[in-house]
Amino acid sequence: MKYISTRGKAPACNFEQVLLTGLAPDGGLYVPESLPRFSESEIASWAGLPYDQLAFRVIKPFIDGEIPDDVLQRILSESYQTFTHKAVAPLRQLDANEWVLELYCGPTLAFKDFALQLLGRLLDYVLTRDNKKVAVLGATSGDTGSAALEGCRHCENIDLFILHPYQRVSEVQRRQMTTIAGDNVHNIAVRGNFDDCQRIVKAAFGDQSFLPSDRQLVAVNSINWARIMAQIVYYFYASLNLGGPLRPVSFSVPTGNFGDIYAGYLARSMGLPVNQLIIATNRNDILHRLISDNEYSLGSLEHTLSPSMDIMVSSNFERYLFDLFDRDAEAVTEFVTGLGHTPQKLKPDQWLRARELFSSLGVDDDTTCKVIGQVYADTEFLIDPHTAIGVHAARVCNKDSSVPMVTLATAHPVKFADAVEKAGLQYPDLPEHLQDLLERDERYDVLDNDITAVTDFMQSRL
Ligand SMILES: Cc1ncc(COP(=O)(O)O)c(C=O)c1O
Ligand SMILES: N[C@@H](CCOP(=O)(O)O)C(=O)O
Repeated sequence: MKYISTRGKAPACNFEQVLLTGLAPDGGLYVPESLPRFSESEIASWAGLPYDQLAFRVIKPFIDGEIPDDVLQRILSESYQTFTHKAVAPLRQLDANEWVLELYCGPTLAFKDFALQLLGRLLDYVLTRDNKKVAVLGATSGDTGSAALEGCRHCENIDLFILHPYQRVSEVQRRQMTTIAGDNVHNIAVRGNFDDCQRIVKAAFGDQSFLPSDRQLVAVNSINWARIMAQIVYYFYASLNLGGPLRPVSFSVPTGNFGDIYAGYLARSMGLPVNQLIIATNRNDILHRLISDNEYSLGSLEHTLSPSMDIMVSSNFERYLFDLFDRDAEAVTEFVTGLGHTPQKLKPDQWLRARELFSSLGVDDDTTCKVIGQVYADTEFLIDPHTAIGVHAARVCNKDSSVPMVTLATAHPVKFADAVEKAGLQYPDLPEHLQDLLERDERYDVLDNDITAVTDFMQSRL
């Protein structure tokens, strides 16, 4: 399997090369040159498989023999053993044909654990085998950071640098990162927002001259292909548990960096019958504005009750545009780089194709809290604000109530006290392994919103 850049000016890579990087050298994102496709009968034969074994079948073609099958199987089994629910990704029914897929049973209580438990182990395997050291650099709006630290911190060959926007993540999210001990763990609060953190990360990938000569940067954000690859699996899992592939399923996906819904788009492209894919955003609704009005323009990034989705520049949208523009890398580059200066528009046929595939909705904080309250009143099930946005969008955008509608429940409500309390509900207890989280010592540095401040800091710690 070869991976190529969406900007068309970087050499093609194999799996291990994309695993050990982030952005391509031309600033683009890596995508498979061609996608594996599974037949209906092959997908049907996977019904009833445990999560890790299903993951093996979905992921194997992307790794293409570069990691021996028995090693991959062991790594997958260990990755999903860390989850507290035996089903790994249990489905919960909200109404007649309405479901949520609980993706927060991993160690850090958000869907990021699905990919980062795996990514950490894959990196550990490759780096130990090759006796190589790397610096992991990631930006987080709250959840990727702790999942990356939890997934990678045991690897002696990795130094971890995680940027979060200062005072813009919830207290539980911040403490999940800043209370992790270890000389290889470096938390940086940037005086800016998530887009600033992500911009700094991308700039650092573009010029790695600040690193010691024996080091390279590796991404833990969804710009790293391995993140997306792991997230494809739970679309197959949900579908197989709801009668797929013999009947289609629809998904509503709380969306920020467009990684999760892009994984759903790929599952569909690989042969999974998916009816609707709904982009559910908060007030930072650039993607909703594009789908509904063909207006792709930056606004000011707002702080909302769903802070993990306070994102304006959605990295992975570029991967989808690459397909939408029939893999015309120049057109992608022009569209994506143009966004910084002027609003962009899709051509009418492109916009139509995007709207045929995606529905969308932007949801404000008041509605988010109302939905948390409503779902709790109807089912005694407490959902987090990101999931609430997904549930609301699922209800508003559903085009066919005979098709099962699954909202991805992307995080545990215990991470978001503000939203739970504003919804008028009792804040749940922290799970056992985080019981003393609020008493643990924190360790982080606050830096200016400036690339050099961050790269100088990294240089001083490596
Ligand atoms: C809880 C939660 N929900 C939804 C999202 C959005 O996912 P994506 O960035 O893949 O669109 C995020 C952040 O990525 C998140 O942390
Ligand atoms: N919501 C994320 C933001 C980063 O997204 P990623 O999927 O690209 O890592 C977070 O919580 O950190």
